[in-house]
Parts: sequence; C-alpha cells; structure tokens
Amino acid sequence: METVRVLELYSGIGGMHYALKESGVPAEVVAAVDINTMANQIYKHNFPDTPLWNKSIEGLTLEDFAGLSVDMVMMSPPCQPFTRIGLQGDVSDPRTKSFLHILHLLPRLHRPPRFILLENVKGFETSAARDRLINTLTECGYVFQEIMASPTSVGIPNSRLRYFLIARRSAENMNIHTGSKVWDVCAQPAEDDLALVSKAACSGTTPPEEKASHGLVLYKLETEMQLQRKTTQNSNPDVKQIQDFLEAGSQVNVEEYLLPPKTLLRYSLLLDIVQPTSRRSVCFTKGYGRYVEGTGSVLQGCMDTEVQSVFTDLELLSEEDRLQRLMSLRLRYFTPREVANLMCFPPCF
Ligand SMILES: C[S@@+](CC[C@H](N)C(=O)[O-])C[C@H]1O[C@@H](n2cnc3c(N)ncnc32)[C@H](O)[C@@H]1O
Repeated sequence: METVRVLELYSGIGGMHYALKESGVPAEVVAAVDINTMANQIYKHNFPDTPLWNKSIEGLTLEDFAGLSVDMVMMSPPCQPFTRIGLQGDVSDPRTKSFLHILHLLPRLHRPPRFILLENVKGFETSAARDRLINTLTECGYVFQEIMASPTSVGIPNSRLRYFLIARRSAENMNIHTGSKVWDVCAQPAEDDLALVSKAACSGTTPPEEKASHGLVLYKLETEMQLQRKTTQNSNPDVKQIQDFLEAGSQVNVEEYLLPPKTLLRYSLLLDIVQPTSRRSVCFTKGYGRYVEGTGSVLQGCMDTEVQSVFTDLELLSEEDRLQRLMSLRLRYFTPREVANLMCFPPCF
C-alpha cells in the first residue's frame, strides 16, 4: 500500500496524528497547520520531523494544496460555535470562518484529496456548517459516513460524545455509503450529558438527598436519571476501570492534587466523584483544576469512607465538621498524565 500523504488542519497538540499512527495506515503527515503557538510547541516536541505551519487556515491557498499534493485531509475545526452549552453561533461565529474557507477551496482544487476525515462536538451534526460540508462533499463527488461516538464505545471510561465524518471520493469504489443518517455507536446516546449535571442541578430541580423511585439515594445535586446512568455505566464490563489509567502511587505527589478546603466547602455538591473501580468519568475540559462545574471528574483517594455517608445530612453540620467529613474522602484531581491516558495519548506523549 502506498504511503498516504496527509494534511492535518487545526493540528493542535497532535491528537489526530497519534490516531493516524495508531490506525496502522501507512501515512505521512506532510504538513500540519495551527495558529496557537502553545499547541504548536507541544506538537513540535512530539513530532519534530513534521512540517508545522504556524499560520491561519484562512490564509491557505490553492497553490498550497497543489504544492503538498495531499491524499487525505484530516481536521478538527474549532468546536465552540457548535457546543450545546455555548451560544451556537454556527456559521456566523467568526471561528467558523476558516472552515468555510476550506469548503470554498475544495471544489476549486485541481487534485482534490481522496479522503477527508473530520471531528467535532455533539451539536455539529445539526448545524448549518455541517449542511454546507455535506453539500460541498456531494458537489465534489464524495461519499461519506457520519458517526457519533464516545470513548466509552471503545472501552475507555470517559464520556466525550463526538461527531466524526469520513469521506472518500466516489471514484474510489468504496464500501461506505452516503446517507443522511448519523450513526450512533454509543450505548447511551446522551451520555456526555453527565457533564451538564451541575447545570440541571443548579436550576433547583432536584433537592439534595431525595429518595429516588428506584431505591437510589440522591445525596448530591443530581437527578435520578443521572444517577441511574452512572450506575449503569459503572456496571458495563466492556469498559475498563479508571484504575487502569492512573499513575503508580509512587509517581504522584497526591498532596499536590488534593482539592483545597475552599473548593470542598463551596462546590462539593457539584463534584463528579469517581473511584478507581469506576468505569466512567466525565469529559475533561480546559478549565479542569481551576473551575469545578462541568470541567471533569475528581478521584476518591480513600476508600474507607463511603461517598454517600459523607454527603448524608452534610448541610446540617458546622463548617468545620463538613470539611472534616469531605476531607476524609481524599478527593484529588487527575494528574495531567492521567487525563492524557484517558484521552488515549500514548505513554511517549
Ligand atoms: C479542536 S482544536 C484541535 C484539536 C486537535 N485535533 C488536537 O489533537 O489537539 C482546534 C484547533 O484549531 C486551531 N485553530 C482555530 N482557528 C484556527 C485558524 N483560523 N487557523 C489555524 N488554526 C486554528 C486552534 O488553535 C486549536 O488548536
């Protein structure tokens, strides 16, 4: 099989490049393009031999494409215009401009890429940007498939529901079929709604410590449905346990990652707590470690105490007693290496 020449747009820290390597497809990233200097430093550190263009994608020309002679374009355009908790500016958000530029170039390329791979957040599948992408692909003679998938679909205990599109020029005699159906390969379609736990809870829909109808005790600000979903996720043997992604105890300075008292007292009801034996965690975001609400799970370090007993009647205690109880769980943030493990970056990253 010939080596596939790949252009990696919005290359960030190189997640797609690692996935490409992992796929076993003989491929070479002939150029990676990103405008973020910090991300580019990380990319360069991990892929020193890949030509990295520190420039805006709006600046790419037909000549750039012709010069690279690419077989495949892979890209993760900025997702903020499409996230469900964002403003959903879609095609009118300035951050979509560079993607629209690519769609403008595609029909004009002398030698269009044989394959296109795209990744984005849940929300993209119903956007006008997605409709424009589909129209452009159809106009250019591509067949494609759209898939919604989460790491849990492949046995990783982290919910991060994402949109994927794979497209191939139809002259390629392919066996994927174009269709308007977005394939959902998740056991639970809305699973990363867990990241929105605190949002629903803060609207005051669920009083703490309410007895739910299935015998589950709601001791935190979460709905019965959310608790039920967590229980189901934790009992799915197809998904690995969190402990398989942790650094060895001797390698972690636990004190450095413990949640500070102020955070425990203020935000304990909003925390998404997981244990080493859990088979789930919520999506980690940029604010992890700085903000609590919906930014990622925290790990229970001491198993001698049950989370439920800590939270029972917690609000009736004095501040000092509350803190003592909460601290007994030894709640800590995941280390950067552990987050990278959950995102399936290889050990060498
Ligand atoms: C969703 S992230 C890409 C993640 C990437 N797949 C990774 O593994 O890190 C989007 C990236 O697009 C870059 N970006 C956004 N707008 C851009 C533009 N107009 N030109 C070039 N890069 C841009 C951002 O700096 C960011 O790194």
